[in-house]
Amino acid sequence: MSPTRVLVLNSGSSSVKYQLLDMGDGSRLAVGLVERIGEESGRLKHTPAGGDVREWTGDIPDHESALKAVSAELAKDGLGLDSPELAAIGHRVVHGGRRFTAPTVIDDAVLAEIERLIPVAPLHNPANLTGIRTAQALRPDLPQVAVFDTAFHTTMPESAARYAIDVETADAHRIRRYGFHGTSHAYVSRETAKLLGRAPEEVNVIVLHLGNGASASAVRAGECVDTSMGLTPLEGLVMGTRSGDLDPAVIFHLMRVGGMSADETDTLLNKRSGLVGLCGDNDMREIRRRIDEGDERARLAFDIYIHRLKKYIGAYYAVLGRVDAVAFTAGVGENAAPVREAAVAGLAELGLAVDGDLNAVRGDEPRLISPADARVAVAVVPTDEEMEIATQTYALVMGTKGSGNLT
Ligand SMILES: Nc1ncnc2c1ncn2[C@@H]1O[C@H](COP(=O)(O)OP(=O)(O)O)[C@@H](O)[C@H]1O
Ligand SMILES: CC(=O)OP(=O)(O)O
Ligand SMILES: [Mg+2]
Repeated sequence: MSPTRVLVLNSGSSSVKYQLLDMGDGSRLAVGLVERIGEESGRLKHTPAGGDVREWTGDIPDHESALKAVSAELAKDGLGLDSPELAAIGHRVVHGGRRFTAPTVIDDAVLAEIERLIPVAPLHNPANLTGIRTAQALRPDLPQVAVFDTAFHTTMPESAARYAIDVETADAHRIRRYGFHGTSHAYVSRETAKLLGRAPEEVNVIVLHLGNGASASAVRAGECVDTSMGLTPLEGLVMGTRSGDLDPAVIFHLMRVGGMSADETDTLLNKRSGLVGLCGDNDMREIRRRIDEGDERARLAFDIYIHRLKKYIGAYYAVLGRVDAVAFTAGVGENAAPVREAAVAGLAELGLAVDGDLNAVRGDEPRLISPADARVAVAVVPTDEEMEIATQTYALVMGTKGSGNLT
């Protein structure tokens, strides 16, 4: 029998999320997270199916050592990377530019292209590359598949994808809006249709992926028609550490008047802005706790976050013309009821409302939180980027889906 297991690696700037899945029956054999890579003390949390959670803290200087630690943890349960039951390793790759519109088996040319895109995904693509190279070194015989955050957004029309700048300059530097979190937007929009009991082709959905990075998308009949992130994952919503939208002249001002270099400005906007820049915290749990204690800075940070979110809901309502559902997902979207409530507050004229009791319910299943008679469904739809990456990876290596390889 051919192997059916897929290891999924989601390497972020300072973390690696991973899952080992059996695509034969869709079961999860192990899930885990390595955090604080490169910081003073790293942390690994590993949960084998049906077993106890194992946690340790220690020195994890880089992504290579993180992956080796993951491999050692899996081996303790007899699920090591040397297992003949492993069919492939699926990697989340954040920036795929315009060339990658589908999952792709990784070869040297694909690696070179991911590397070429580092300047437009400086927080993400380097970590993704290290993940791939380390996995290749551990299992050179296995197919390694890249699943791109940008792929789902390649259907955006030119009117949404182009910036209004000189066309020749834009084309010379491949400047356009690519969009990110596409695996999540694709999965969540499909799951939302399922929740409504309809086919994806029949529904228009606004997906709000609110994690540490955050983005919104407008999905018409299963296809992305607009999304809030752009050339890089910096545009759009207010995020944990990123500013999202601002007047581009802020950057010239910081450089000319503030004496900052391009790199310093980049770091300011990507790492010291958003919620952390506004109030010192990027975790929504902590911000809510501070608000409950009467903290004004936390309150203002929350209000700015919500104001931007509401603007995007309105914008994508207009883009779609008819909206069947608004779906909240990712860490904040799935867990922070006050964010969901505030984001749609005052939008009853648009048919949008949340029911307080339904909104307070916690759980892992997709669920409606709008009143029964609402014109537009508001839903919490947990994302599952890892399952989606595993599904696409397995389909590709089993030959049931064409590769989006370089053309
Ligand atoms: N119970 C909760 N209540 C409010 N916010 C939460 C909760 N759990 C997680 N979060 C938020 O989710 C964020 C992480 O979301 P996640 O989707 O895991 O992000 P990423 O994939 O970008 O690391 C945290 O920074 C925190 O703000
Ligand atoms: C693209 C992006 O912002 O990803 P993340 O939310 O994992 O940082
Ligand atoms: Mg995420």
